[in-house]
Amino acid sequence: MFSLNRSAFLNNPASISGSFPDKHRRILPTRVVVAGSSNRDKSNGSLLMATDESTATLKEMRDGYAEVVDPKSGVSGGVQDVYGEDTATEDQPVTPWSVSVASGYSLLRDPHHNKGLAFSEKERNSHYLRGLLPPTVISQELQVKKMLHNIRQYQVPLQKYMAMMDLQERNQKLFYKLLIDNVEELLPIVYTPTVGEACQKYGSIYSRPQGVFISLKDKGKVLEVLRNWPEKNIQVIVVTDGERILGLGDLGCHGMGIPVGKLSLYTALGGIRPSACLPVTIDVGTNNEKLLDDEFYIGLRQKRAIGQEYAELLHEFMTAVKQNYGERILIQFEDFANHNAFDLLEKYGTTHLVFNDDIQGTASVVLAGLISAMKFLGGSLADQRFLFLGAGEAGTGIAELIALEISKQTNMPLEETRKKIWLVDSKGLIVSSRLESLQHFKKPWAHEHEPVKELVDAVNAIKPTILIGTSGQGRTFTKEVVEAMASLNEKPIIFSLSNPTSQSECTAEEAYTWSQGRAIFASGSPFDPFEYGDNVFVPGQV
Ligand SMILES: O=C([O-])CC(=O)C(=O)O
Ligand SMILES: [Mg+2]
Repeated sequence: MFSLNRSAFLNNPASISGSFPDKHRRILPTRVVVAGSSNRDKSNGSLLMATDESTATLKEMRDGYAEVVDPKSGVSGGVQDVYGEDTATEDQPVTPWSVSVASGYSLLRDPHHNKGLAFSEKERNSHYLRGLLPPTVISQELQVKKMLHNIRQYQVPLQKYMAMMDLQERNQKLFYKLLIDNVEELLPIVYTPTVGEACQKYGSIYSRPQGVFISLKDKGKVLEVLRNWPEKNIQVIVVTDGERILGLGDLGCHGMGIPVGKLSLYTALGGIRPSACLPVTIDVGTNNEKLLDDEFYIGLRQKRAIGQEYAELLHEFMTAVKQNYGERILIQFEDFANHNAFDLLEKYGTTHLVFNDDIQGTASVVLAGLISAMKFLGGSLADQRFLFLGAGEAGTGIAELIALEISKQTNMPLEETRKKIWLVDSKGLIVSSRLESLQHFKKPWAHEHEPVKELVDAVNAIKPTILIGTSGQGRTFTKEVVEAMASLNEKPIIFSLSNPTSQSECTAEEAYTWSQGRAIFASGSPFDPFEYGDNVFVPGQV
């Protein structure tokens, strides 16, 4: 089974751990055992296995990373694909090359390798599973059908969410197969809107850690904390401090649902291995009184640290991440409040591979949506007038990307293209007379105009062709506002981007009804298709 230098591993198992590039990595009491041979030793439950039926050969052991190639199919998981995740959705034998994978009972409890009833007869023999499973062997296809059937029985979305999380903890291959095959149905469960409710109730539904929690208590020890996470070859981190979870505000440590959900999308939609993804929540306290009084709250019970104390913990984290995972680690900032989001992006933008999803990720998707909408509208972005409700991360991030794109398309200077874009915040239209008191990220949008307080008045004054909601405030695109857009435009473009559904500026139904079916509508959280007159409108999710 081992084709390469097997005796070296067998004789000196510690060398496997010791050869990892990270010198500080703990030497686990790992033993190299060929499952199925008399050599088997269950004493520490931590085995490197090759199976009797495994046709894999260990082609390379470089820097401690194994590349597994199946000589029959030629399928390679590639360097570091220790769990065979690159072929996770294919029905193929388990080949658990790993530094610390157990067989038998422990294998059934390892979500990376567990296949449940889909373990074949041969696998049941070679992995010591006989008797631990009922006799029937079913296909992964049937498992998917069964899970989907079960999930559809639940009426309450949060129950569906919990069933999905439970599956992720139990059988990761099946979780991703189910999600990938049923994206439209299950994305609203593992991500917005249901993930919002999950975060609100995270303390009650919490069962097992799905990522790393770093709190003020860990100051000075962040590197050690990161090293407690079992995966070493992390490529992408999604990190939040929980202060602005979707449009729901400060959910403190309960924000963990967001990095977990976002990283499920990295795998299901982006093809990144689950083991290369690390969800992180940084807990510096919360200003949410309800949570501080909630007996089931899982975070620090204190007000949020700010200023130097906050900056120091974040800096220690950013430094430790590079130390532990190298220069090329991608860090996605997610759902930080405005005041930290812009500063962190600026501070670490040149030293780390970072982006802020709410400023930059959202902007790129919305720009794509607008470019698509131009096909219905005719003309180009430069012909449009834009009005935003909400001048935070998403609003100013999208506005800036639109201005850049128009500048690129027309060769007009950025200062000029910005003038096509107007933003309304909680105090009304952003205009030059407010310049002094504006936060720095709003200043580029303070154009010459008399003050306007209400959104509907701003619509009538600016006469936008495109209205974009990034306010985090539900039902703010009122009938009056949508009707004003519809009276100004043959095809008003209306994007209600705030999440979850409860915070959406208007519903799809409202946008279509109040514009007599003329609106080009898209939203941040999904809406069902809506029948109006003879047409069925299918709203896009941006
Ligand atoms: O990307 C998304 O789903 C939107 C998002 O980050 C948010 O609402 O905070
Ligand atoms: Mg976000």
